[in-house]
Amino acid sequence: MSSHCLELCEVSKVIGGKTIVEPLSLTLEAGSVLALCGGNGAGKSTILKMIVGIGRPTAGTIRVKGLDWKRQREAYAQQIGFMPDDFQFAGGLTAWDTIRFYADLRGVGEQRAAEVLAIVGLADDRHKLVARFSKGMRQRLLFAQAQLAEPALLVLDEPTNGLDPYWMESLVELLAQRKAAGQSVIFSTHQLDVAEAVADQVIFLNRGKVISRGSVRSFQEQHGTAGLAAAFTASLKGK
Ligand SMILES: Nc1ncnc2c1ncn2[C@@H]1O[C@H](COP(=O)(O)OP(=O)(O)OP(=O)(O)O)[C@@H](O)[C@H]1O
Repeated sequence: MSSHCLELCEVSKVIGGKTIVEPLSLTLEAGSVLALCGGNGAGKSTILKMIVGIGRPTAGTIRVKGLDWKRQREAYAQQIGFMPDDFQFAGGLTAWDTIRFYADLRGVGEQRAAEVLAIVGLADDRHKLVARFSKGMRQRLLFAQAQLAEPALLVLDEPTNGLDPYWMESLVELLAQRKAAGQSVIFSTHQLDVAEAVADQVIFLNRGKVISRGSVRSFQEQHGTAGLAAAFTASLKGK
């Protein structure tokens, strides 16, 4: 069995004759964090959806903890906590009913459900209808459900979208804790400061193609205090 938590080998996606993701290979070890960065339409969400099994690759293979989605679907899914972008919860449920629903799906008890709500600062809002939640509160609830079963791999699509500065900072801290606990994280973001604060490795994408990749440290060594923003701009200019 592979020692990698996540392994993509020459994974590509073509829709309607258009290449959305060019062949991409990557590995992610336990306790490491990878950020996918790039502009609108770069292919970040498409890659994350293929990893969680929502969209299938046109070619290539994906393994999570050595498991193959096609042959070991249930075991594969159990390894992953997913935070989709722009997800709509059922608005007629309270935060507590919502998190318990997801806890049941994951075979997790009420104690853990309460714990994850507290971690994302929603314990006092648990009896509020999710329909009355702000965008940032819904994001925090989404992050909470992704963590319920303490999966080996967290797949987060734009996790800081809509978060206020306090919760943005808190999410960075929470991700650092997850990493220290040995979970692996792959996330997409437009916010290069967040990627810089939390990721070990970064992949820059443009129109489905990797234009640059490397460790955050190596980008910082190359570009100094301008860090990832300078690296991204240089990559787009092909330098
Ligand atoms: N079902 C689909 N059918 C056709 N094209 C699609 C489909 N899903 C995505 N695309 C196209 O694939 C490309 C990549 O989209 P994707 O959502 O992966 O980008 P992204 O990097 O996540 O963008 P953003 O930062 O705006 O969220 C875009 O050009 C998009 O229009």
